[in-house]
Amino acid sequence: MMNPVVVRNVAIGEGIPKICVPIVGKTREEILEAAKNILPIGADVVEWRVDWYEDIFDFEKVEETAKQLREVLGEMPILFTFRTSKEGGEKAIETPVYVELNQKISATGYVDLVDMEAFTGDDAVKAVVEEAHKHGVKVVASNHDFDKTPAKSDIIYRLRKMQELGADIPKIAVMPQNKKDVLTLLAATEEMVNNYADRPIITMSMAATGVISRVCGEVFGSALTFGAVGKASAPGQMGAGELKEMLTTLHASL
Ligand SMILES: O=C1C[C@@](O)(C(=O)O)C[C@@H](O)[C@@H]1O
Repeated sequence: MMNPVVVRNVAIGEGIPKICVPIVGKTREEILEAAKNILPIGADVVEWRVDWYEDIFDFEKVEETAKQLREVLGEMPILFTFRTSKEGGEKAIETPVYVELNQKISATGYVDLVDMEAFTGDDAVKAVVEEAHKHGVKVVASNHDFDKTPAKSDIIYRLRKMQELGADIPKIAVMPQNKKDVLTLLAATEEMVNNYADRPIITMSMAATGVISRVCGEVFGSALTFGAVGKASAPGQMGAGELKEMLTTLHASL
């Protein structure tokens, strides 16, 4: 039974997949400007990719930027993501600093979800989940393979592990080397949702070969999809406006 995750009136895991637009600005000005450009698109969630932010290691500045971002975005849910260089992000970070960052931002009340890389270490993930939940913040556990697509059983194992660690939304992004790899990701998604998941999951196959996986979530079981406004944060993201049209068209035929 799939229980949706509700953040500020957005039910992730129910109906049409939700659209999340990443912000990859380096300065506070760029970040706030990007947020203003996202507003008219009708996206559901904004992801602040803080690994791009020049002041990410100065928490006072992070908190102030988060506050201003909240002011610009109003009721739009914010996902706070530090994507580490190990998983395709812009910067490296020590695990204790990474844990503390996610815990501290959860306590501010400015963000609704935090992304925690699932293979940081079980204790680290559990510590972030515990603190986030204390403040009503949801945790997206994530894993990225920018080189290849693991076997279906391995993808399912990773998603189940995230669920066991207490994440609210397990997420995996993998790179296809051919079209069969895209089918593997979709088959893993379908099997996870049908047999194991009791909460929404997010999956995608990256780059042009995988782009179909970003539009068919409602069919195979991925609850949210990333679309760009301006600069994309990963290969294969299409424009959020086009994505919305495609999801709406598909939804109407289902
Ligand atoms: O985990 C993800 C998914 C993603 O990598 C994608 O492929 O759309 C984009 C990232 O910004 C996000 O944190």
